[in-house]
Amino acid sequence: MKLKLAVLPGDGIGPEIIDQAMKAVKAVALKFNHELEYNFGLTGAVAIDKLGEPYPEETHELCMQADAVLFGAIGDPKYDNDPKAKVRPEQGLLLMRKKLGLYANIRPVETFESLLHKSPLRRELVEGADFVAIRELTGGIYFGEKGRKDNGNTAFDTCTYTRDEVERILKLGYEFALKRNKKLTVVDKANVLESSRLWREVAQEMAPNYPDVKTEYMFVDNAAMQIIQWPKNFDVMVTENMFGDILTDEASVITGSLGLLPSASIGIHTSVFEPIHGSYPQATGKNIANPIATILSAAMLFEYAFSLMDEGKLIRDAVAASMKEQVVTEDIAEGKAYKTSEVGDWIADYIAKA
Ligand SMILES: NC(=O)c1ccc[n+]([C@@H]2O[C@H](COP(=O)([O-])OP(=O)(O)OC[C@H]3O[C@@H](n4cnc5c(N)ncnc54)[C@H](O)[C@@H]3O)[C@@H](O)[C@H]2O)c1
Ligand SMILES: CC(C)[C@H](C(=O)O)[C@@H](O)C(=O)O
Ligand SMILES: [Mg+2]
Repeated sequence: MKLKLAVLPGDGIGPEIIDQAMKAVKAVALKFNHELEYNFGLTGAVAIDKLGEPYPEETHELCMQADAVLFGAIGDPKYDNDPKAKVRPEQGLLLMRKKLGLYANIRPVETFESLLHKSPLRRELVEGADFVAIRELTGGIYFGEKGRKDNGNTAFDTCTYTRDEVERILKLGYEFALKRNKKLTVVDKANVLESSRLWREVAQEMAPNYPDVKTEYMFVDNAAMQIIQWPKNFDVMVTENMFGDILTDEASVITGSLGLLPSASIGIHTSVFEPIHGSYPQATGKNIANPIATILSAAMLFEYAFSLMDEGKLIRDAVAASMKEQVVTEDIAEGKAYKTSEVGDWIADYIAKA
């Protein structure tokens, strides 16, 4: 099969982790006789430096022409610490999401048997925890009207959702729940927010159409607590943009490291596969960042973009084996910590020899 990818490494550790994911992608493509074509594009702070904007038109064209996009991370402290900067790397990510129509961000939260002891939560709480958070990605407060008034002394961001946006993401949530353990938890703040009340209203209308799925409603503050207290309560969680952003970073703690959680951003024009973490600037160039979130994002790319399940599984097997053999980076190492590139080489080698 011909696989045409756009690869956007981005900033900070982005290029290092993308290198490792591409080693796995190439090894799998070779093993299964796929014809792989990939082109690199600029995004984030590097794109601002070179082209003056964080998601240049040529990068967008590259994504539009690709079957799938592999994305590293964007962000740079020089912008994080300058609230007055007009052009920011994050705008590139948001523009990409909007222009590619990436309305659903699928964030699976799975534990690894060999890493259970790395979770700050007790073993009996995390063992077997396995849920999928579905984050709405092109609406809500991220994209609502925002601005300043009163000579800049008052600022506002507006959370807006349309019925269509809510229906679209809930439908996806139900489809996931039907394929899994048939439980959908709709997370909102309907006791306070009008936008959340629309979410709950739409969910209540849709629920009878899915009689095999148990629909549960949970306020986001309670959900933040329950994710940590009893993660096994969740099967599929669906929520709006910002709640999903926050809850999934929190959920990564269950697994032992933020460097382990992959994601698929499902789009209208194409889909993007990306770790949930950021550019981890403190680790840039040190070859210490965990590449697993990005390598697992590559597994999701094979599965979601091409329905190549065996290819995805081989990557997952290689990742599980690296953990079992303790070939892991410092964030999850017990004894010896391996470098980012060593983990990537080990996983690619495992795939080649499988
Ligand atoms: N999708 C994205 O591109 C994305 C996501 C989140 C943050 N950001 C950007 O990244 C920059 C840094 O943000 P931040 O520090 O809040 O979040 P971050 O996710 O980059 O890092 C937070 C912490 O998580 C851990 N971590 C993250 N990735 C890791 C990895 N691969 N291996 C091991 N540990 C890892 C580290 O302890 C790190 O200090 C900011 O500019 C932010 O806007 C980008
Ligand atoms: C960098 C930022 C815009 C982004 C978000 O908030 O969506 C990030 O945190 C993520 O989770 O991909
Ligand atoms: Mg985030």
